[in-house]
Amino acid sequence: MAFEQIQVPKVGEPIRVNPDNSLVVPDQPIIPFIEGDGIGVDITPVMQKVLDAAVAKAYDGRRQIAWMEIYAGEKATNVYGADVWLPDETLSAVRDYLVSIKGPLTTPVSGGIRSLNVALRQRLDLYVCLRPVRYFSGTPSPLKKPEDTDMVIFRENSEDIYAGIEWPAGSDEAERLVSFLQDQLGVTKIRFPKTSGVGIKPVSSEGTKRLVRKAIQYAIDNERDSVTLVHKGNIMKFTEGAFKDWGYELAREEFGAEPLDGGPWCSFKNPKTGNEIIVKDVIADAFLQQILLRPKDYDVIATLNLNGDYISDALAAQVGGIGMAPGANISDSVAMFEATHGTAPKYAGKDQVNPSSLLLSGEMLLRHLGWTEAADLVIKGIEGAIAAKTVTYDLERLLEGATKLSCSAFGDAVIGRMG
Ligand SMILES: NC(=O)C1=CN([C@@H]2O[C@H](COP(=O)(O)OP(=O)(O)OC[C@H]3O[C@@H](n4cnc5c(N)ncnc54)[C@H](OP(=O)(O)O)[C@@H]3O)[C@@H](O)[C@H]2O)C=CC1
Ligand SMILES: O=C(O)CCC(=O)C(=O)O
Ligand SMILES: [Mg+2]
Repeated sequence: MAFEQIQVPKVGEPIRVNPDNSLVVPDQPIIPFIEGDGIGVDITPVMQKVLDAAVAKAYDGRRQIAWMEIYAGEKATNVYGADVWLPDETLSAVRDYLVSIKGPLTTPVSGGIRSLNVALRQRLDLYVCLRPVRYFSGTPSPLKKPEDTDMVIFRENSEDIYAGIEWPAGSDEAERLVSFLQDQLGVTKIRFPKTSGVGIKPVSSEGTKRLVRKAIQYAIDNERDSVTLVHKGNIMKFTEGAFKDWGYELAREEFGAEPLDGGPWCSFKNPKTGNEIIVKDVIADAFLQQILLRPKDYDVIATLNLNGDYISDALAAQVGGIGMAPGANISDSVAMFEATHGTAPKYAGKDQVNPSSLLLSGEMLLRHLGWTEAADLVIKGIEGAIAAKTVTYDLERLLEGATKLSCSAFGDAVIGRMG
């Protein structure tokens, strides 16, 4: 593969994919990475160092990641020229090398460029945003029993109001759309038609079903008890309500789920274990209070794009904050791992923030490669560093008797605790 700016490592081979989407992982896989804006410069090198140490230790040097830097965000404008925020060859590299990891990318509020994070997900059709939320013993939390929060969020990643189909108030497009809605569709409910910005919320049966299918399959493969469809379908009936209906339909038609007490909740037996898996739904606002009061009621979560964004940060707060929240954007064959948090600009370049979100995203990457021994070492290292109360500022400020470490020193502490 010939690139303009991307340097392909001399050692290392691309990962390949079989027709059934399983991966063929060489001992030195080439893994593209985007450093990221803001705190990307702090957390990305720490993530690489920790993953390299885990892999070296787990496999006695027989395996090694061949890192390949690719560019997006501000760094891309330095490398490729002004206004090149997301080069085509970055998209090609993420697609062709199959497994990658990225730091956060800045999106200005109101005007300016649209989200590069969303663009990456949309252009590569990475339709699942997978965000596991689990508690590490000793992490400070506002909950009395934070260990009860153990959920895996499947957030639809390609549709919804989050797709960014919208026009500003006063624009020709907004005026034409409002006129069309009023004149052709008889809409009378736009309260201030002349001064409204307008956005569109597409939610499809295909988009919903492919997401819910992945969530249910995950519950089967990982022996989880339930899948909950989180929606605001009482108000947005044909988008969020349809998400719920299509989710149940899929559970019945593809997994043989049968109604419980007349429905709509339903259940089926896990074909691998024979245990029951319940498919249920809850309205989003009620869900947000119940995750604080009764987190044990929830396990795998399937939800729409915007709900999933809010729910991710809310659940992260229950187990220590977004410094501890990993994630991945996944299609059937491509996986791009990234932290749940953003660029935290006030900390950029200060070597202060918690790298755990990206470390745990890296841990997910290793597991995705089938390198479970190395992934386990990352977990062991993080558990050990937190248990020793050697943590970054975000945890230290809430943890009595803790020692505050810099971002890079925390990375070293994690490596030191791998055993
Ligand atoms: N996927 C992505 O790339 C994402 C990008 N973004 C973008 O990031 C930019 C900034 O967004 P913003 O709303 O400030 O949200 P951020 O997630 O960047 O930061 C909000 C706050 O969360 C805490 N925080 C974030 N990361 C860490 C960390 N690693 N360790 C410890 N604490 C952390 C900090 O809290 P405190 O101040 O209390 O210490 C920080 O001020 C925006 O442009 C946004 O669009 C946002 C989310 C995801
Ligand atoms: O793209 C962005 O700037 C924000 C994205 C975000 O908050 C998320 O995906 O969780
Ligand atoms: Mg978010």
